[in-house]
Amino acid sequence: MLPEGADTVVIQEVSARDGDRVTFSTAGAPGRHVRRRGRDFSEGDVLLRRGRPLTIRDLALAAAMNHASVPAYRRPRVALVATGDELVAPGADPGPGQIVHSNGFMLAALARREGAEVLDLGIVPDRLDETVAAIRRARAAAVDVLVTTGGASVGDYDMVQDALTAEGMALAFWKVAMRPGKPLMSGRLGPVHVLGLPGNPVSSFVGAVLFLVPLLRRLQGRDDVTLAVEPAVAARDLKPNDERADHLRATLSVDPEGRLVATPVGDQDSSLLAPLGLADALLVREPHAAAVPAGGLCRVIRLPA
Ligand SMILES: Nc1nc2c(c(=O)[nH]1)N[C@H]1C(S)=C(S)[C@@H](COP(=O)(O)OP(=O)(O)OC[C@H]3O[C@@H](n4cnc5c(N)ncnc54)[C@H](O)[C@@H]3O)O[C@H]1N2
Ligand code: MOO
Repeated sequence: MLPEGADTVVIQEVSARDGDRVTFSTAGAPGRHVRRRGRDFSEGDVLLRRGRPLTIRDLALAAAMNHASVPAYRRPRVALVATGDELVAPGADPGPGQIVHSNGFMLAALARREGAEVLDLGIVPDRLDETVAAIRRARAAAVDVLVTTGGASVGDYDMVQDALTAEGMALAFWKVAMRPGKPLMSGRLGPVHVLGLPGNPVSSFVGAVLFLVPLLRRLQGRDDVTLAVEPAVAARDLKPNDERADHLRATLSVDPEGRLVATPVGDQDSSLLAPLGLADALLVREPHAAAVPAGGLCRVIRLPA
C-alpha cells in the first residue's frame, strides 16, 4: 500500500537520505514500481471456467483469488478385465497358441492419462463363471466404468456379453460400422458404464480412443468430449470405402507449404502393434467415402502419446 498522496516508488539504491531530506540520483517516472490494484484480477472476474481440467497453475490462481475450495469432478474409476484362455502376462514364455497380453497396459495408461483411476483385474479365462466373478469384483469395487477386452464377437468362446447380461446389463448397442473395432459393445450395469472392446489390440485401442476417452471426459464434466478431427493432405491414394468407417493408422508430417500430411502405414491389420506404435494419427474415412487421390484432402485424429 502506498502512503496517501504518493503515486511512485523510487528504489533506495538511487536515493540518499540526509535527516528528513531525500535526494534521488535518477528521476523516477510517475507510477514506477507501483502495482495497481486489479492488475491481476478484479472482483467478479471469471478466470476458471467449468468444463476443463484444473491445471497446476489454476490451483495457484484459485488460491490467490481466495477460494478455499472449488467445485470439481472426482476422478472416474475404471476396472479393466482382459478375457482369453490364450493370454499370458508379458515376461512369460508363450507356448503354441498363446498370445502375450498387451491391451490392459495400453488401456490403463490411456485411462489414467484421461484422469481416471484404474483397477486392473488382469486376465480372465473364457469361462462364464470366471467372467461373472470378474464383473462382480468390478461392481464390488464401485467402479464407474468397466472395460472388457476380447470375447466380444460371435464365437463359441465369446461370452463377455452373456456374462454381463446374466449380471443384469442393459445393452445399449453392440457392433459398430467401424474398422477396426466392429464388435464393440456398450451398456449399463446399474450405475456402471460398460464398454466391451474387441480383443485385437488395434481394435481395442481405436475403440478406446473413440468411445472410452469421450466417456471419461463426459464423466469429468469436460466440454472437449471428443478428440479433435483436423484436415490433412493424404500422401497416398485412398481407396473408396465400404460401409464401415475406417481408421487408418497414419504418420503425420508438414510439407513445405506448411500443410499437415498424413501417410497411412503399410499394413493396417488390426492385430499389429508395431505399425500402431509408429503412427501419430488415425486417418478417418467415412462409410462409403469416395476414393481420394494422393494430394487430396482427408481428416485425421491425432493420437494421444
Ligand atoms: N464370424 C465372425 N468372426 C469375427 C467377426 C465377425 O464379425 N464375424 N469380427 C472380427 C473382428 S472385426 C474382430 S475385431 C474380432 C474380435 O473378436 P473378439 O473380441 O471376440 O476377440 P478375441 O477372439 O478375443 O481376440 C482377437 C485376437 O486378439 C487377441 N487378443 C485378445 N485379447 C488380447 C489382449 N488382452 N492382448 C493382446 N491380444 C489380445 C486374441 O488372442 C486374438 O488373436 O472378431 C473377428 N471375428
Ligand atoms: O474390427 Mo476387427 O476390429 O477389424 O479386427
